[in-house]
Amino acid sequence: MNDTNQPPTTSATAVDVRDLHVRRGVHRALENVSVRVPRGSITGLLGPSGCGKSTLMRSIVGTQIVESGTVTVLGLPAGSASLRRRVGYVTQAPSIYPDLTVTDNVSYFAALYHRPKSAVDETVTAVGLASHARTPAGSLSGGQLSRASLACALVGDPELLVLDEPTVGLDPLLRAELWDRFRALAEGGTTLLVSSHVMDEADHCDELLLLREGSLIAQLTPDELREQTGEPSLENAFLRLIRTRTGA
Ligand SMILES: Nc1ncnc2c1ncn2[C@@H]1O[C@H](COP(=O)(O)OP(=O)(O)OP(=O)(O)O)[C@@H](O)[C@H]1O
Repeated sequence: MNDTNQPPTTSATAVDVRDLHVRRGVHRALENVSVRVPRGSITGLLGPSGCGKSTLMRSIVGTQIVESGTVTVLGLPAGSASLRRRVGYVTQAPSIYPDLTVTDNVSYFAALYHRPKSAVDETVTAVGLASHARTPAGSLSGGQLSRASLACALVGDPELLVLDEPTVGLDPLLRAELWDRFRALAEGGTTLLVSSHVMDEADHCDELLLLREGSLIAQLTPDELREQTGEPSLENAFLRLIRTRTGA
């Protein structure tokens, strides 16, 4: 054991966060958070709006100033230059070029990551945008835009994919297809960290990180959450867990 009373990081660990404190403005956004994300798995980051999900993701991809604690990603300090090509990050605000078509946006990222043209077409199809491949990104709907942004991250074939609410605004069929895609990626060895504030997505995940008001309430599997609370519905299980842990 080390001085944080946690086992050492192993190569099976993609992300190792220890004793993380983050302040944003006057808010304490994260308070003493320690989590371990296993490689080749889907980890869901769940909790109510404002609980700190995006802040934890930003800390992991290295864009957040942290007050104290350590964040290790694929064995390196978060934000290390050599992680840039190994980590994909999709924020809630799509960051793509509005004047370029979907294909040209994805091709740009494919070129950065030395990926073949076939990967571009395959990725555009995978996010359900084949029929909009030649549409300028500026003319897409909100849901299409976020899928185009997702394609830009997917095409690089990163080892770690950090996705901030990737299924918001998508219809049920497309959501199901995307979760199938995420599962296929995890089975191929990619690590996915996916945030959501809707608990019905939690069943797609191998493990859940439950956050509330900047604190980690629990790290467990969906079945463990049901067993610990006796609630078949994950939504109710989360509420019960919060009430038990906080005495609310
Ligand atoms: N730019 C900012 N400046 C100051 N405080 C911020 C800033 N961004 C977020 N916060 C605060 O930090 C806390 C955590 O915010 P964060 O965006 O991480 O939550 P979240 O769980 O991702 O929320 P949501 O589900 O609504 O996206 C909140 O109290 C929020 O008000």
